[in-house]
This record gives sequence, C-alpha cells and structure tokens, in this order.
Amino acid sequence: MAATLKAGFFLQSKSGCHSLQRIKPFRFKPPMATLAAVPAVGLSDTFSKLKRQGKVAFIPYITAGDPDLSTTAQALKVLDSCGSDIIEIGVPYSDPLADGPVIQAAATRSLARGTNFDKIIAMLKDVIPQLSCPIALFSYYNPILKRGVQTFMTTLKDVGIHGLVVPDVPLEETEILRKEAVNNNVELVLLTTPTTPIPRMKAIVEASEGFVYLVSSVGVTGARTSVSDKVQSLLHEIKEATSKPVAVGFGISKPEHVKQVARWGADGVIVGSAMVKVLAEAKSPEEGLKELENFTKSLKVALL
Ligand SMILES: O=P(O)(O)OC[C@@H](O)[C@@H](O)c1c[nH]c2ccccc12
Repeated sequence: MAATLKAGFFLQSKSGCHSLQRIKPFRFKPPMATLAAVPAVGLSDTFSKLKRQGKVAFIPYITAGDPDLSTTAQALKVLDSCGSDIIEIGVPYSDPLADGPVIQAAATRSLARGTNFDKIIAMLKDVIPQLSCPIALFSYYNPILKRGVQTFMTTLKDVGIHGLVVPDVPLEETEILRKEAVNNNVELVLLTTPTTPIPRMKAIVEASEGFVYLVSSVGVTGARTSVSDKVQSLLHEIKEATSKPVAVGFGISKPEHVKQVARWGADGVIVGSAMVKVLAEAKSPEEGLKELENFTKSLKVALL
C-alpha cells in the first residue's frame, strides 16, 4: 500500500497566465491550434515573471485519463483558461507509492480504461499548442526506465513539456535523469519533505530545476483539514539556502489553505487530490469540467 514519501525524492511543474478578469465563460468547443497560445515559457521563467508581478503560482495536478483522455484534454484547457500558472499532469501507474486513495483510485480507473504513455503523449501533442501555461509531467520512475531515459526525455521535449516530477528517485540516483533533462530543456523538479535533514535539503535545492517542491507533510498525497504550521519554518529554511522559487504541495485543498501558504511566503501552491476528486465525483465529464472550472476559480481568487 501507499508508503510514505521519504526525504530526497523530487517533483515538478510550471506556468504563464492571465488574470481572473480575463477568464471567459468556459465553452465546450475544442479549440484549434490556431486559437490559443502565446507559447508557454518554462517553469523558472514563469516563476520569475510572477515574482515581478508580486504573484504566487497556482499549480493544479490532475491524473491523465481519468475519467478519459478526451476529458483530460478539456480539463487542461479549463485549468489554463482559469489562470493556472503551471499544470502538473500525472501519468497513471499501477503502484503509486506516494499517492493517497484519491489519486491511487484515479490511476487505477485510468489504467483500466487503457490509458498508456503513448496515448497521453498523443493527447498532449494536440493540446499543448493550445495552452498558454507550461506543463509539468509527473511520472514514477518505472515507466521512464521502461522507455529508456533518453527516449523518454526526447519525447517530452518533442511535445513541448517543460518540466518533470519523479517522486521515487532519491537525489543520489537522479544523475542520468538530470543530464538528459538538461539536454532536452526539461526542468527536473526535486522534492524536499519535513523530514529531510538540512544538509540534504540544501543538496536537493541546489540540484532542483524550475522550482523546489516542498512537501508540506509526511505521508501520502490527499486533502487534509489544515496545512501544518511547520511549513512556515520549512519555507524559511529553504529560502535561506536558495533563491530558487519554492512551491508547496500535499494536502492543500481549500481557498483558506492556498491563502495561508501564500502568506507564509511560498512562491507557488500545488493542489492535486482535491482537483482529481472534483472530476472523479461528478455525474458526467461535462459536469466535472464545469465544477473544475468553479473550483479552480475559487482557489485562484484566494491568491489575489
Ligand atoms: O494531492 P495533494 O495532496 O494535493 O498533493 C499534490 C499532488 O497531488 C501532486 O503534486 C502529486 C501527485 N502525486 C504525487 C506523488 C508524490 C508527490 C507529489 C504528487
């Protein structure tokens, strides 16, 4: 079952967006590639841009293929048009050790429907040109190894994915991934947790690209009632060690949480399970997309 995310793993995502005033009512019209897209910039550039504007990045996570890949494609467009700064999209995996029940169940449903890496990539190839915010792919290491790190990274580059988060590779074993990521202009985001010793945290932030992912609490992904106070001091420690942007994730599921984490000085907030749940519990994909839109707007407003 879900094991605890240990110190030393890493993760990622990125952005570029619009203000709420510019959010238009969502219509279920599949846009053509021509309709969108100021091409997205990378993760770190997105954070730099937001910093200049005094803004905190909003980074939603969804699992690819739940309820199906065409809804995922629509969801990416909804999230983008509602002002997401970076979108983290998860490759479903059969043994998601760092995930709690909501994301585990989403991955299981997605795999049962036949989602695989090639289909996700084909979907992203079509959708990414229509988005204005950057995409960070989330994948456990096994699917990457299966394809070969080099091939995997080249594929990411070819479809325009800007970042990568791999939660189950300890820092010491990231060398090949990092090398191939750099070769392909993909920013590899590393994670630090509340149990990461300070010297190790320093090594992680040094190696992390795009931003540093601060895991807010020990355990697995999933909504929690509150965000641990400890995040404030962890943010402080990380900020003493680096000038790289820091985004906080794990357990953030409400506008109050988002506001709190921003007040503590985070450069970004990541919301996963709560997003996945909205899509999973809706009566139909259309309703799920509508609710996703409303939920995203409510979180985004909390950051203004
Ligand atoms: O689901 P939460 O608690 O909101 O946490 C973010 C998260 O979903 C996303 O970043 C993520 C999904 N699976 C993970 C596994 C490890 C680290 C991070 C993740």
